[in-house]
Amino acid sequence: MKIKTICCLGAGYVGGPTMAMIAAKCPKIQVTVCDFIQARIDAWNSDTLPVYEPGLKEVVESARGENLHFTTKIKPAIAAADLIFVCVGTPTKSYGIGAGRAADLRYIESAARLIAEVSDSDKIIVEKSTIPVKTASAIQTILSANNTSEATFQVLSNPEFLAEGTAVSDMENPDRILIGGEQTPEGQAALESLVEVYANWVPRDRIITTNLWSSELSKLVANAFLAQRISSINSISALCEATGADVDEVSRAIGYDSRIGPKFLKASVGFGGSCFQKDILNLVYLCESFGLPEAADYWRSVVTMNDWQKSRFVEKIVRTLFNTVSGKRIAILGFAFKKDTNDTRESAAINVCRDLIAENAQVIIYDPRVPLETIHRDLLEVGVSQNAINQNVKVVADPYQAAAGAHALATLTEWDEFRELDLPRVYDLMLKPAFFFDGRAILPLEALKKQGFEAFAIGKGR
Ligand SMILES: NC(=O)c1ccc[n+]([C@@H]2O[C@H](COP(=O)([O-])OP(=O)(O)OC[C@H]3O[C@@H](n4cnc5c(N)ncnc54)[C@H](O)[C@@H]3O)[C@@H](O)[C@H]2O)c1
Ligand SMILES: O=c1ccn([C@@H]2O[C@H](COP(=O)(O)OP(=O)(O)O[C@H]3O[C@H](CO)[C@@H](O)[C@H](O)[C@H]3O)[C@@H](O)[C@H]2O)c(=O)[nH]1
Repeated sequence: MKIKTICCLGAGYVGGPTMAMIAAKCPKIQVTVCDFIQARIDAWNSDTLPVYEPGLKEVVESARGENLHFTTKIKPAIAAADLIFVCVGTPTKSYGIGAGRAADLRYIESAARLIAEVSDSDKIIVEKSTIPVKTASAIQTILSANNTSEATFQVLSNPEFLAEGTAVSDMENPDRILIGGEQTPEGQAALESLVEVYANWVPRDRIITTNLWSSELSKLVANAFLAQRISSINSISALCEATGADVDEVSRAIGYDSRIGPKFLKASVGFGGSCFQKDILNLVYLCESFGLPEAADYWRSVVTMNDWQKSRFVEKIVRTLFNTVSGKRIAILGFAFKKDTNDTRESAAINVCRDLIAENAQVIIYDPRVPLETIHRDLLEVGVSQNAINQNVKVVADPYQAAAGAHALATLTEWDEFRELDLPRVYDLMLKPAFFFDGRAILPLEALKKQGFEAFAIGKGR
């Protein structure tokens, strides 16, 4: 089937940017992105997009109103489409069987039911959401059981590998596009239709095709391997602090080994983001479900190490500040889970602030992209009371306001602007001794010390 009309269910961090890129690269295909959240759709249709990504606005504006549309009118968009991307959320289940580990597939299921209800022509359904292996079979069952027309459905798996903050360049020049399909003539024809869409801008040798289950599983495994590297280097950061080694030097030394490679070896206060923890826990649950407890334990330890990295950072602050931060002002630089995004989901900053507030510290937070409402919402969600937020949390408009009168300062996101801080000014603004905790190891430790700070950086021995 030659694809002429695409519909996408879900206008979030994945649906919006990926569909904008497809529309920009395939001017002959009409792309409609749907969501039932009116405010989100309105934002995609406005000058202030709901997702901040470098270069995204230009891509959206190049196609919006031509062959890229954002709407809450979901049913007509499904009915008109040849191919439907499912880009809905798949959060960790918070209730019932598998709570805290398994993926909550309710949005996937309701999307499948809606597609079956509305469709009266043949459709290719593409799982772009991250899902447990074998989900395609559940979608196929729901579609067949609820099909009231002669329409046929082919389900493909096409996981998304973009990273936030670099989404546009990742989509424009992907390491690979992965597409899994059924090993039948119809399945392979559907797969070829989607290959042709991507081939508009991605070289064919970077479009990998597999069976459905390999594609679904590969997404979870890719994230598990990436997160495992961070937990591995973070475990070594603790050893570096204890021994006098420097974790950046260790990363550089081991990264020169072509079998290890240099990427994803930056020690930090802990990985965040909506994907890593969720997807590893999903893998853990799959291992448990298939009777593989040793494999489950192995992958769970990646999350355990990450939790420890966050809590030992807070402990370091409290111990260094003479065992109490009660009533002390701690400047927090960065709240997003990484630089160049306004996303805070699972950000290490949330846990660090929660734990400091539990010690009765005053946290003065600055992030260039994260607004006050998001910070308050995130802290409420992890159990900080409204009363504590009113009394212990302040959100300010620049790093110097955060530093003014602070006992300590902690960098939690690696925003470029923090590398260019006016250190003498920061030092003058703070109470003395001025404690500096570099949770991202972004500033030269020696320069901080020379300036007069009592400085600590993740993974740097004294
Ligand atoms: N965020 C990332 O960087 C990233 C990268 C790769 C993969 N993923 C995966 O992609 C999926 C989506 O992630 P996200 O970050 O875009 O989530 P998100 O929460 O930002 O967006 C999901 C959207 O889907 C909408 N939705 C739910 N059911 C719908 C329906 N039936 N019809 C229309 N809209 C519906 C929701 O209202 C929401 O706006 C997840 O499975 C995630 O694991 C995310
Ligand atoms: O060396 C590193 C690299 C990353 N991080 C942290 O790890 C987290 C995740 O970073 P990153 O992977 O760059 O961003 P995500 O947007 O979460 O992207 C991951 O998760 C997506 C959702 O599944 C996948 O599509 C991407 O391929 C995968 O990189 C962030 O908190 C980073 O600060 C480190 O601490 N050290």
